[in-house]
Amino acid sequence: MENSKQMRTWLDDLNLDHPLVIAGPCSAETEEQVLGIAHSLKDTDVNYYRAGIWKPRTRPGNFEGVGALGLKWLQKVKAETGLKTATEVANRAHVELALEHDIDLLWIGARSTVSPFIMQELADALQGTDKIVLVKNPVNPDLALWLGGIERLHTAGIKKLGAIHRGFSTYEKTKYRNIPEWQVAIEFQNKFPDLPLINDPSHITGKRDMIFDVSQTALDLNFDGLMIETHHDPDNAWSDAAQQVTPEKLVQIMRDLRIRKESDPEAEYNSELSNLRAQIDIIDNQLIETLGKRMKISDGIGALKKQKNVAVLQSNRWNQILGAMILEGESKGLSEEFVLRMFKAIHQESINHQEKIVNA
Ligand SMILES: O=C(O)C(=O)C[C@]1(C(=O)O)C=C[C@@H](O)C=C1
Repeated sequence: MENSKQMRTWLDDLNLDHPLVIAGPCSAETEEQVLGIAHSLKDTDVNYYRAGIWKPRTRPGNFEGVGALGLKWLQKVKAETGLKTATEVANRAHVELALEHDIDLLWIGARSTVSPFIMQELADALQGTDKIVLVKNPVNPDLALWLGGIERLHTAGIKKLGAIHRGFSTYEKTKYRNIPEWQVAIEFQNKFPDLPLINDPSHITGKRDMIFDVSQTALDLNFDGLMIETHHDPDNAWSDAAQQVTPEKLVQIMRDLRIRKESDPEAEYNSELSNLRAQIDIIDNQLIETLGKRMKISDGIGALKKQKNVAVLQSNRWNQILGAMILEGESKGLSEEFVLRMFKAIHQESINHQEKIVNA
């Protein structure tokens, strides 16, 4: 699969003057709930009305969705409000039912994207459809697996494709439900700049208070749209209560978000930007030079350790460096998270250098 300008035709054809917005409840619960929320979203920036019909839950015994009945409610939404509709599909039967009920946009969830078997089954079932199909990232930060899933759909002749970034699972507890690992989304855009990319701040944050900030970051990183779970009574939602916002809150989020352009033609801006970028180029070169020098010293330590038969990993020294650098970084406005990541990478490279020397 190669990037092509045609990949974004379906999005361009919508002629939006704002990012694409997909909103609606995590789960369809009752007909009244589905229609009520839809009517509140009717005259807003929302383009597609979402509702989960089949809900993949971590553990059995929780509410697993209303099933095909909910598709009829979505059809009513379209008839009554004119909103286009969207739901998640996870197997061939879901796809057939969703297409029968004329759902406009189908998305594939993170737990399906991890399995090439499921992705192939979905691609076969969707073959030739002119509906929009969006693929959420797999639960693990594996760009190749994500793109591989999209490629299966592309090969099946599906033209209106896109991706949803919903963050990645971690064992560690963080402030996010699924850590964004923005770098993966940036790499995605580098490889496929014309494949529409939507952000899902609801699943990244897991908390409604953080949705605005994550949405703003996504727009600052040139995402094409947002998928935000919206419910009349979020606290009493049957699934994902903590991360849903009310329709009023959604409208306010859309109003407050700043949409920035990718560039500006003004000469003064461009000259100042070139000047600052030249300074960054110099510093980046210095960083590489300094890191190269550090590795040469590490090689020296490796040679010394080889002579005396001493282990490469020296945890005490390593922890001492980390502690000192976190403090130093803080005084220069660098976050602890960044300093940790950077020094862990430097340490690993240093160990790789020494491993080569001691085992030569
Ligand atoms: O101080 C050492 O013994 C080193 O080998 C250097 C170094 C480092 O790169 O800073 C590398 C490996 C050790 O685990 C600790 C520190």
